[in-house]
Amino acid sequence: MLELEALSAGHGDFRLTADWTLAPGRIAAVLGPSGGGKSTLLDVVAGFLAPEAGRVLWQGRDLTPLAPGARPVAMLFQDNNLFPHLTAAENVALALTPKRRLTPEQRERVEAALDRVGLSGFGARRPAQLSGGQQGRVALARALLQRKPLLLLDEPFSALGPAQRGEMLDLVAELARAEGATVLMVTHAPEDARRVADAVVLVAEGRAAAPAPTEALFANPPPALRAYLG
Ligand SMILES: Nc1ncnc2c1ncn2[C@@H]1O[C@H](COP(=O)(O)OP(=O)(O)OP(=O)(O)O)[C@@H](O)[C@H]1O
Repeated sequence: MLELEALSAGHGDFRLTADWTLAPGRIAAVLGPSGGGKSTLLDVVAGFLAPEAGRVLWQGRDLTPLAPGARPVAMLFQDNNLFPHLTAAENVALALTPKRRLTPEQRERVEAALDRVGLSGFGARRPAQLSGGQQGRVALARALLQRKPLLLLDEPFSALGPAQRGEMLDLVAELARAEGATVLMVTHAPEDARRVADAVVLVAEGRAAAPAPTEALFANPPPALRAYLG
């Protein structure tokens, strides 16, 4: 279970509070107006931003004092953060080791990860030789290979067209469910939430609301969601 306990964090005058839990294995979309604090929320869970008050816990363990790399968290950003001079396979392998030379077992795991995101045979290509969607798949393979129970996505597919984005979301949901990963996914698109998310965390007016079941929330949107949907 992910637990945000009386959390308060922010930048300058901006404050975001959160006080809720998310059950393991759930996929939650993080939705709300621009500047509302969605990235701030993810940054606190990932450990890039320290809260001023409160704690972040995973399965009862306090993550708050831990550096990002020591947390059970994998993250996927919009620009994918692929290294342009490395091949797809080498980019994925960074999840396992900083060394360029892999053991046969590591090479096998990289191949398997590329296979799972539909990129078998693409391992030798550099990012520039891949489409945007394929680059997203490489980044996803790398995130999955980290085998962290919490997966944070900050608008990772917003540069893709609607069909490709839908495909990537389905792939994330399928793989996350297969791994039992718990997902927090920032998106601007309500249809993304309805497509794959069990729950929605509405972030507005300085508050990240508790995850609410997706369909029930859209069937009867609270004022903050109604304002956001327009
Ligand atoms: N590094 C920073 N320094 C100062 N203020 C910041 C910083 N990062 C974010 N902010 C401010 O914090 C608030 C929340 O920003 P945040 O990026 O979390 O919002 P968001 O909901 O992710 O927005 P968007 O949908 O536009 O990406 C905004 O008012 C923003 O200007």
